[in-house]
Amino acid sequence: MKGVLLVNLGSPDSPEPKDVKPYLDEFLMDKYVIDVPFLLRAFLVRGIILRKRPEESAHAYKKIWTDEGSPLIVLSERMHKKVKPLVDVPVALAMRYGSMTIEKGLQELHEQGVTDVMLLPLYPQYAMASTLTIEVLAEKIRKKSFPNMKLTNFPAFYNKPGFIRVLSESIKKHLEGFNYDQLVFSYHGIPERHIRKTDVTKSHCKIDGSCCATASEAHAFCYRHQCYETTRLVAEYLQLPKESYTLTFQSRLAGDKWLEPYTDVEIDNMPAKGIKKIAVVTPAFVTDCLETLEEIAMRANEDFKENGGEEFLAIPCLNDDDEWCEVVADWIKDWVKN
Ligand SMILES: C=CC1=C(C)c2cc3[nH]c(cc4nc(cc5[nH]c(cc1n2)c(C)c5CCC(=O)O)C(CCC(=O)O)=C4C)c(C)c3C=C
Ligand SMILES: [Fe+2]
Ligand SMILES: [Fe+2]
Repeated sequence: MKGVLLVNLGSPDSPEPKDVKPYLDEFLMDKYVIDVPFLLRAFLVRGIILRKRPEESAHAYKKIWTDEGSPLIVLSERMHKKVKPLVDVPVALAMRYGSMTIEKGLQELHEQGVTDVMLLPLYPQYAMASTLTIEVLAEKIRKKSFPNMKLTNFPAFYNKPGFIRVLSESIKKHLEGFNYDQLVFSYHGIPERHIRKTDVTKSHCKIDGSCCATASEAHAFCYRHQCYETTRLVAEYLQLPKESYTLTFQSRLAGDKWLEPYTDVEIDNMPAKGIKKIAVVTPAFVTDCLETLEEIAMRANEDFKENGGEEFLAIPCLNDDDEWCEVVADWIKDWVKN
């Protein structure tokens, strides 16, 4: 029997440093996230980053935490609950990090008699630090605990018509009546190095992004190309004039050079250029989380206004939007038919 495992990133069990620290340790010790040899990774993560970060992140998580828990988990669960009755096969939900493990998700499907699983990472654009790490871990668990199970990876959906339509319609709805100067498409960043590592041709991807409009098989695994494509397709759908929107990358960690331009730098500089009213959409996330609710809707908003900005609109993620759930259900139905 066929079944589906939806996988999102995960959150700590609580917004307290005692829970944030082990969560960040699991996340940042992942070799697909901090992609350096083990000893150097352990030194960087445990010797440097985890000395102060758990306190800082816990403080940020406390600002967005709800009575039901972490927004990322609660909203993913709501979406899961809505998708389930729309399809005829079992659907489970898991997280790459934290206590809702992929192992538990596969076990749940196994107990329902599922032998053929489609893995659906809830990330529109492919990245080593998001999609690949889920695929690798799920395969490792399958081999060890469910050797007779078949696993199929659902490809990144950055350009799928259903995704572009519901994302565009959601942006349109939220922008109604808001006379903005600039619409910012802010994507989660990654270190530039990751772009080179996932280039299957080993020669296509250039560090300045000049490669991204030239067709290449590298683009099936190029995060930056896929971010550009999502933006281009949404802009086309909404018929946005070229000068009315911009693409940026957020959430960088100190140290490496990450994809540019940086969201915080761009937004802080906008008021001085006469851009006083902005809307920000975050299409690398389908679920609201720390990076959208705290970093964008709170921090970027405050910084923009401190720099002379007047109006700031943070557009929510698709979350458990009915039409989005129907799109996901349609993808599942198509896979079940084939
Ligand atoms: C959109 C997909 C994501 C990619 C690609 C990604 C890469 C990436 N992230 C970090 C470091 C951190 N990310 C953090 C939070 C976080 N990241 C994503 C998604 C992607 N990350 C989400 C959905 C979230 C929110 C989680 C939540 O509970 O709401 C954090 C933790 C919080 C913090 O301290 O800021 C870190 C750290 C790296 C290093 C990286 C690529 C190399
Ligand atoms: Fe992240
Ligand atoms: Fe490219």
